[in-house]
Amino acid sequence: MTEWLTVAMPKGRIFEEAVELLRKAGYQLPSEFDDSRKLIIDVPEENMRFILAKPMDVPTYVEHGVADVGVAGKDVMIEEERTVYEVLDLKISACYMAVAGLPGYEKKDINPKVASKYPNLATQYFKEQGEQVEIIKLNGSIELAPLIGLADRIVDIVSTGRTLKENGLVELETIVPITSRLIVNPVSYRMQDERIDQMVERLSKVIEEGTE
Ligand SMILES: Nc1ncnc2c1ncn2[C@@H]1O[C@H](COP(=O)(O)OP(=O)(O)OP(=O)(O)O)[C@@H](O)[C@H]1O
Ligand SMILES: O=P(O)(O)OC[C@H]1O[C@H](OP(=O)(O)OP(=O)(O)O)[C@H](O)[C@@H]1O
Repeated sequence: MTEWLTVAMPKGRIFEEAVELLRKAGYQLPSEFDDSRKLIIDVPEENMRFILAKPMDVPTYVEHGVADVGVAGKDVMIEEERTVYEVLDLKISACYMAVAGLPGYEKKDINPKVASKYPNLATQYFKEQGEQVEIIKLNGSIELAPLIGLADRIVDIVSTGRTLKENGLVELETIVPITSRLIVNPVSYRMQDERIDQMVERLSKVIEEGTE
């Protein structure tokens, strides 16, 4: 009998696109995926169980082995630094990480402050740039910080650029492009290598077709 494969899916923005990709790859996902508050969805026809987690938590479930595979944004992978394999760029939910601030911003030497939902990523970036900054961790509405004087700059995701524009902020530096990735627990990869390789192959084919 084929073993069950547990997949950690990020709720929110990425979910719909990830479900669409899996369906195109031939996985028969029931209508519960389109309209449900369930956090665990079993698909016995595929011998698969899906768990629906907060995007930032997906690598944690995969690292601990309670999910064999998962879908996570590159932003989350950089921020969380979990011990998991990143096996495929799914090329969905594309956006990028940037530094932004008020127009005309000039670097301050004394006590520069940067607000972000991604303190590790931001710390890593400014270290690479050789700039010492104080990182202030926020959980959302990051664009508010420079407007209200909490920080001079922010490190945040930009997609359409609308949030920056509507709040009178400008992009100062681009840090890294972001897409969602398929990630795998190292032990699961040893135990279910054929199954996971097949999943990667099926998804790769759909991604290639989409970029042709
Ligand atoms: N404009 C965007 N803003 C934020 N994340 C985006 C955007 N576009 C794509 N993404 C991707 O979606 C993921 C975040 O999804 P979502 O916004 O649903 O979750 P979240 O912000 O972590 O959740 P919550 O707002 O409930 O805390 C990111 O990790 C990133 O990879
Ligand atoms: O370039 P845009 O298309 O405007 O998208 C970028 C915005 O979207 C995200 O915020 P989200 O909507 O997740 O709200 P949050 O501030 O509560 O995280 C992100 O943090 C930016 O604020």
